[in-house]
Amino acid sequence: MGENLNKKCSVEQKEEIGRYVKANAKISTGECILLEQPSLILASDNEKRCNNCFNLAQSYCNICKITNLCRNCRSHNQYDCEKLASMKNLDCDLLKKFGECYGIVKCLLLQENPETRPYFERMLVAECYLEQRRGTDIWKHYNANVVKPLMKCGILKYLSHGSQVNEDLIQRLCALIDVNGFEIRAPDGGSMKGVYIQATLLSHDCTPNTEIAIDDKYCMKIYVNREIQADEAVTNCYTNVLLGTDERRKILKSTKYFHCTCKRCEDPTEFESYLSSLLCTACEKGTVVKNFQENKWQCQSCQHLEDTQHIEKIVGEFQEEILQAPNDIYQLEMSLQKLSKTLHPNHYLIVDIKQNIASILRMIINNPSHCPGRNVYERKIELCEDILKVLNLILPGTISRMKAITLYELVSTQAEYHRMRYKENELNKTHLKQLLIETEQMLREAVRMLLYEPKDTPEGNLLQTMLQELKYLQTDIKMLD
Ligand SMILES: C[S@@+](CC[C@H](N)C(=O)[O-])C[C@H]1O[C@@H](n2cnc3c(N)ncnc32)[C@H](O)[C@@H]1O
Repeated sequence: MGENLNKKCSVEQKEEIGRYVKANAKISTGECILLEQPSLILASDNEKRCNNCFNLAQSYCNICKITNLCRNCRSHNQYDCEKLASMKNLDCDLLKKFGECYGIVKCLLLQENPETRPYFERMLVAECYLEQRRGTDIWKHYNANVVKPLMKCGILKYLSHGSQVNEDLIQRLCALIDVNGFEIRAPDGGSMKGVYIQATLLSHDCTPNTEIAIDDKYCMKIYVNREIQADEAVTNCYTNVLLGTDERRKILKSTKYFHCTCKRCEDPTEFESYLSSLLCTACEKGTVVKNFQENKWQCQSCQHLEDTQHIEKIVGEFQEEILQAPNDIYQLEMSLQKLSKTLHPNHYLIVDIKQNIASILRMIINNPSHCPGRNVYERKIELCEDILKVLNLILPGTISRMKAITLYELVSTQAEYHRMRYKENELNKTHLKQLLIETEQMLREAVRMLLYEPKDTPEGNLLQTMLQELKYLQTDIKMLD
């Protein structure tokens, strides 16, 4: 097993967080921390995916009869296939009926195969909160859908460690995958789970100091998004950075079993982004932020206290409204207007709607048959600027994929918009040149933030597009001399 963690890092242990990765020397922006292939790739719950190409597949391997394999693929992992095919009295129908079992079968085969056993053993020592899960709904779910069918299907008698496989071990494996699995992109854009035994050691921070990229062969690259000092923890964000504190904490508690106390979570203003804040109903000027220690929502300006339950209720209702909202620009603009009467302009639900509108506007702009008017460009520029402002506040001083993509969306729209205004004689040559030079500088910044992405990823491809656009822009600017 290749130890490919950057030599400037080591794995340490702390009472509060368990094992984590620490920097032992200064690490520069862009430096790679880890390149790792997954030990396991699993379909997400209730999905069946080909075990070779990972596209959705209902058909099975002709040899072992229980592994999903699409009609275009001929084989999957040779060891797994031969071992499963040798199990003559296996109740394949039961295993097929309870599709979630297959992930655990793969884990057990990882243990069975002498070549991969060390991966299994390392996976087994990861944190998984078995005792907290015992007797809970998730425990009952796995008991019915994984433990019972696995014990009954007859697989255990064919495994050299089969006599040690019991309810606790199977529940442990399910929990290990839940707590330590990474969400990875399937070829069709859907999601799957990947187990990366070294990458999982990074502790969480809501303002992480690394970016994670996964290429089309599922190789994970973790690189540093700002300079890290010696003795700092090397961190990853286990949840969506664009959620508010309560939502991030809720997700971390329910999926990873800890209460996050990072700097961002402890700051009621979330680094002055006000990502979870509301407008004050009393003075109508101030911003209502949550005091997390006292679990109170209070206006920073007039000190008015808002009812916590009421706030949770309206935010919940807005959340539901967004989930149900059709992907229609008119409806989304209406929801935005409605939410803006109650929520801070940077509230994460507002940012979410703005992202949805911006992506519809992108499709309109990119489709020449739509002949978008200037107002479409102006609205998209405005939205991208708003989203970027929030990203810059919550991820200060870092190179970030999200920032790069938003900046690129902004500059590509701006460049078109300036050209349009020039054609309509609203700008003269000198003015257009000046604006394109500013756009070029912003595009360079977006390029700088994507430089460390591996080639075979959507972002790596986007970098190539951006470099092309940079060339066009530079040619345009020269022609304006
Ligand atoms: C993916 S694992 C990380 C490796 C783990 N520490 C271990 O020893 O196996 C996630 C678990 O690490 C701990 N952890 C990670 N980041 C943390 C943080 N910021 N605060 C508290 N616990 C954290 C939690 O127990 C969490 O469930």
